[in-house]
Amino acid sequence: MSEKKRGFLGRLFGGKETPEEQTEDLVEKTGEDAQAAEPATKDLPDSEDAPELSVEMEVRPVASLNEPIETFRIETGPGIVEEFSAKQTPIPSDDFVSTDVAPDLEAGETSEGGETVSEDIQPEVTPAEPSAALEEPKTSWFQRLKKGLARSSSSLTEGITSIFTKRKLDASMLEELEDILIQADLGVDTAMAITDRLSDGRYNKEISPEEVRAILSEEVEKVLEPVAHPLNLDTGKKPHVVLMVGVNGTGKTTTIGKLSQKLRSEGKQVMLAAGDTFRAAAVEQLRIWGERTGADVISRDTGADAAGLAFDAMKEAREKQVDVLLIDTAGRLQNRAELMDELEKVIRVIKKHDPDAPHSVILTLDATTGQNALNQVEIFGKVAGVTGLVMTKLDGTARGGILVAIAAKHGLPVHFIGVGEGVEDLEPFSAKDFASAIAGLA
Ligand SMILES: Nc1nc2c(ncn2[C@@H]2O[C@H](COP(=O)(O)OP(=O)(O)OP(=O)(O)O)[C@@H](O)[C@H]2O)c(=O)[nH]1
Repeated sequence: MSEKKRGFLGRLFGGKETPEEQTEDLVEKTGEDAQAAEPATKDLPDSEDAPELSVEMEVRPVASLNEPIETFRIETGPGIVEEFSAKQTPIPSDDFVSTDVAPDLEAGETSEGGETVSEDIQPEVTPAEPSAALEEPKTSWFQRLKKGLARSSSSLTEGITSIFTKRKLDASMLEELEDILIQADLGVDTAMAITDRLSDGRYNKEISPEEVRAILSEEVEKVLEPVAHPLNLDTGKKPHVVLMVGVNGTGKTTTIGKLSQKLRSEGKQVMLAAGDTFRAAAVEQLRIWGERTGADVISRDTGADAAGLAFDAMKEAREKQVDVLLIDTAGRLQNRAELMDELEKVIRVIKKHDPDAPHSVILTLDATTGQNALNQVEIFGKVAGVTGLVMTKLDGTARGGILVAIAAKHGLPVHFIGVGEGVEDLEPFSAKDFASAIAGLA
């Protein structure tokens, strides 16, 4: 066994060598770890492909008010950056606990003294006019996907090249490869399927890095193909209700904005419900996405009851016969029981209007959280009945392989993946494209 690359069993039983290796190991992070990993300041990527619409946020304490102001900047046009700010409601504990939770509502009731509180509801919507950049993307989706997955793919392909250059295949090489595949979060089963296939009839023969990458791509595609499902909207439902759930900062609001853009460009009437009533900036962020994409937005004051807002949004959307209602929710750690209870309540209240709703419950997963994403799928799946996944931030991590492990373990549909903050950086998920991109194939 080489000093640097030990096999999987070696890593399991041989202890940890470096702090870096410890974080890469197959140890589930706690929810708190996952939260800590989320930076307080969310900066724009330093990329030459600047997104058309980008949001930059920071939370600043204001000494005089002793109350944090959350500011965020949105690029509203070429070279035009506008700054918005919103006060945050003081937080009673270290986590969000709604203190203003209305009792479960009965059908026909409105949540706040019979009055529907909504903003920016337009009686009619006209199809959104996509910007020039949307009509003519600078690069194809596959090129953006490849660029986004570059970190994940280079950690794999560099490792493969270093093992398989001018050497005849032996057991130690397979062990080293298995190690690299597991470190890339592909999961033990997929790693073993790849090494098994490689070993088949090839011992003592030279095998090129290109051949290994082709096998990697084929095996990854096999795992992903069964989960690559588009988001099917039931056009018979007015509205088709999509509830967006997930851990803090995983990209729920941004994904709703990107989805709204897609649906509006198909001529659908869309309503957005700012159910993240905890974070003032999230409400403002959604309002801007609504304005930009030509979607109605229903919102409440910060700190209002999220279930009440969902109830009113359902009522409004049914009255207006909109095609799709996209409901945002506050980010919550999957191990916080009271927050998961609140999510259950939001769903119960939605069902008072339509027992089949929400018709889609989409969980956003931040690819950078690695193994913890597996746990998020499990818990949100149980509590909220997740029907599909969107994996975001595949551009910011070398751990994009986690999508393969999630597909192998949970088999939930993957509708979209996000490889950037721009509106054009979300596309329907294709198993073949993802597999080719992560294996570094052209
Ligand atoms: N690089 C990159 N950033 C993304 C992607 N999707 C979302 N983001 C960024 O991630 C940050 C958090 O996104 P939000 O949409 O606010 O996340 P959220 O889940 O609504 O957050 P909470 O309301 O706090 O739970 C923002 O800065 C987004 O621009 C992506 O695919 N790639």
